[in-house]
Amino acid sequence: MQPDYSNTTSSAYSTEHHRFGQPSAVDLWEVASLLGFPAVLWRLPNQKEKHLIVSFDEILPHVSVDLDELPAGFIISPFDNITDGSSDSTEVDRPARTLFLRADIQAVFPQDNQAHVKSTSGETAERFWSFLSTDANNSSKKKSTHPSTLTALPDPDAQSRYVRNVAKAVEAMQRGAFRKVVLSRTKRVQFTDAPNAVELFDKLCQTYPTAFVSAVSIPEKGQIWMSATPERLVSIDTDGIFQTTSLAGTQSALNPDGTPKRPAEAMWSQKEIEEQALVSRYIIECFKKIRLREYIEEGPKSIIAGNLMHLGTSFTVDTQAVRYPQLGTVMLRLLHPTSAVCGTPRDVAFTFISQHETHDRELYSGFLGPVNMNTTEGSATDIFVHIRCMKLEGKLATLYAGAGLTEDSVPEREWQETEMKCQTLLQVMMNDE
Ligand SMILES: C=C(O[C@H]1C=CC=C(C(=O)O)[C@@H]1O)C(=O)O
Repeated sequence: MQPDYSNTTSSAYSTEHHRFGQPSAVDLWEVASLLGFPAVLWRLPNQKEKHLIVSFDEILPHVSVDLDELPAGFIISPFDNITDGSSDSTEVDRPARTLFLRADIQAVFPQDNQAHVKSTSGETAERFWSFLSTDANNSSKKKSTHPSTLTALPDPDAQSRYVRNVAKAVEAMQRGAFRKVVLSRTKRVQFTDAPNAVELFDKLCQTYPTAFVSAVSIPEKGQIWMSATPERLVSIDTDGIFQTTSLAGTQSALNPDGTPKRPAEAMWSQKEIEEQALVSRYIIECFKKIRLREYIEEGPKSIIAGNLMHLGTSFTVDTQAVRYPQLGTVMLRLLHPTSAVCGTPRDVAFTFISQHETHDRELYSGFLGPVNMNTTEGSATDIFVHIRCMKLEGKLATLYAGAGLTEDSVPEREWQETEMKCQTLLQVMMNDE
């Protein structure tokens, strides 16, 4: 059952907070965290505007993703959230696992203009805004006074464990058990002081202008998840244009001499071409399941993702032209987890991952993004695959990275690939020191 959001219509918003002036993202984030409210900051690819939501649900509701039902907010789902895509399965078969941050406070920060802030009214909102008025003077000046240093926590067996698992996967694929699997690993680093999530978020936005950058604070778990992901899972724009992408195959975006590679000249091996084609094939199979043929496929082409380059294909559908308004919800349920984070066939790869990875992926390789956000042109949804991410728990950061394996994988090279993927966030955190 979906939680009741009847109190969250836009008419419930008040402008009362204007009494307290223009709050900054830092003010709103800090007050949310002091009061134990979940909050999220995000910036869409190739955009300047930053967005923030504070939810007054101290314990976040679990929802089954129905984009037609959910009010404006932000969803974040764990990897382990497989549905069969059919609408007749019950919640007992398919417990809702996606966390929903309702937009009780919603702020947009255009680059050079004043912030636009909306808030629901009521007792909790009143408490939030009065707290902000007393705390704002302090919190906005709360800047880290001395740089925090970063130390990698030793895990001497990590590489051999990973390489052994890759070798097992390759052996299973060579005897035909499955065609592709994505095996992941973690890397833990410790800060001397808990890092400032808003400062880190801003740095990620600057460093990765084409990524979807986010910071999600979940106080009930004591976690902040941060990411700069290049992979769009499902988006529906204000004109009803649906988009998804298949991303796979990885190489450094730099030449050995440190100069940037030209995407059009990047060379890809047969293994990488096949690895990415399997993701595209998976998406096309999802379209086939719903008998949808009217999609536009563009690619594959080389795509820069920060320090890395991938092969990417985009798929676009005009949901109005095909009269399929629920396409976003249907495809999201069918697509997750794609072959970019799980494998082919999906269920066999999922079982292999469950049996061989020794860490819980939690929210890594799930999906996240704003849903039904009202803009001047209409409502839009932008959901991304949660990769190039880390979990912050106070001073401890756990980075997650995976590599797509086929029967042609070389275990040591796959380890190196996960190291490069960890660098996406590490590089930015190290510059912070
Ligand atoms: C699973 C991850 O990346 C996926 C997306 C692009 C390229 C990938 C690869 O080359 O293996 C992965 O499929 C990750 O970054 O943890």
